Amino acid sequence: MRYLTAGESHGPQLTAIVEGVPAGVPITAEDINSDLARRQKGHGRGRRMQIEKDQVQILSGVRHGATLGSPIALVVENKDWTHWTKIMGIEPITEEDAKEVKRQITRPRPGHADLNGAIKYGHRDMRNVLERSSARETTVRVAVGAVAKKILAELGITIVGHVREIGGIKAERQGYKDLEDLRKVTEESPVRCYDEEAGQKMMNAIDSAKENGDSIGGVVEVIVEGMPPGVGSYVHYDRKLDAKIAGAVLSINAFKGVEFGIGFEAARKPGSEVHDEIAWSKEKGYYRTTNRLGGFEGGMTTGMPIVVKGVMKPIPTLYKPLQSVDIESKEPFSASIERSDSCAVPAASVVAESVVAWEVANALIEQFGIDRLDLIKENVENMRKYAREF
Ligand SMILES: Cc1cc2nc3c(=O)[nH]c(=O)nc-3n(C[C@H](O)[C@H](O)[C@H](O)COP(=O)(O)O)c2cc1C
Ligand SMILES: C=C(O[C@@H]1CC(C(=O)O)=C[C@@H](OP(=O)(O)O)[C@H]1O)C(=O)O
Repeated sequence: MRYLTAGESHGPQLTAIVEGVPAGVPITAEDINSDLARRQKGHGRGRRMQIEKDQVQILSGVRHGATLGSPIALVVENKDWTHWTKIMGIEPITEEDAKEVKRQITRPRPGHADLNGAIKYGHRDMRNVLERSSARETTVRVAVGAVAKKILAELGITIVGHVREIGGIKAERQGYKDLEDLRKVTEESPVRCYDEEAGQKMMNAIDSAKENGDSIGGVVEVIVEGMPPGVGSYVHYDRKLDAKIAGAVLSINAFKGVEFGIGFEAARKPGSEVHDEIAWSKEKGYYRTTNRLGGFEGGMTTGMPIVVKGVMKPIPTLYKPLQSVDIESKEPFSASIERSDSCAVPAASVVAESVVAWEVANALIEQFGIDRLDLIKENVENMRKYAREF
């Protein structure tokens, strides 16, 4: 499967074309809309989220609630667009408007794509960069992920993204029974965190960062349960599933690090405290007595839950801006202030869930079939049975 997204943050709409989704996957706009709504929530979001009410239109590839096998076109409108028609320059403008509209953004924000993007494309107006580098694009990536999650659900695979840490405040691991419970509890939390006490502290930290004109980042975690073993590859570098997931997580705006299982801690421990011992039982087949490697050995799934964490840096746009240089005058200035989120880690945990769902679904389809969900289901079930008895 593959997909492409298009759309500017303040343009009329965001679009995704998704290709290679097998026929027979049940999907409705409501399935996608519930994930779009999850991405819009979260303590620390800015005013833009009060304007948008993200809803998908499925324009092709689906009939009567099931995929056809043909390309799926997904569209999400930007409600804010109506306030930006002149600035975005699609409509003709009056002479009177021209001065205001032509006002260029010439003060790059440290930490955003403004300066590098402007140099790359030769844009003197950095709006030409920020419109597309904005994480508004993650809206349609979540829509695409919702399609992938429908495939996973059909194959008996569950996935949940949630928040482990914000501004140095960590959620403890206890506090949920299983993934269903984790999903339920985190949906009710304004920071998508299962640890209520830590969640409250996270909210306070977000509020005080906002009051100080600052921003904070954090750590999100995605857990995938129900994968058969042996999905991915030890043969080809570009088919290693852990590497693909890592790349997908790092592709989310503001993500700077990824770890599986105990991750970087592995560098500080002996092998006997890192590798997971192998056991076998009639019901489970082969399993690991621990899951410190987070569900991967040799670029392939072990059958244990995939546990991947991603680090999100603080949002670059600060109401108390950092020093920068005006690209016209070359004089030092405080960077431009755009309306902004002060923390988007909760929203980003939904984006992470979506991009991981895509990579996992894609790997399953590559390995177990291409065109028809019913055949893929059969193949995955056979693999599970084979692996149990192997
Ligand atoms: C859900 C989400 C919301 C974001 N909101 C903002 C924002 O309001 N203001 C901002 O400056 N950056 C925001 N970012 C981060 C920037 O998009 C990101 O830092 C920028 O694209 C530069 O890319 P890089 O940080 O990966 O280098 C957000 C990121 C995500 C995932
Ligand atoms: C619009 C979204 O996030 C945006 C991501 C973003 C950025 O620079 O990444 C900047 C802000 O855009 P605006 O200036 O229009 O308020 C955020 O609101 C969204 O998540 O849907």
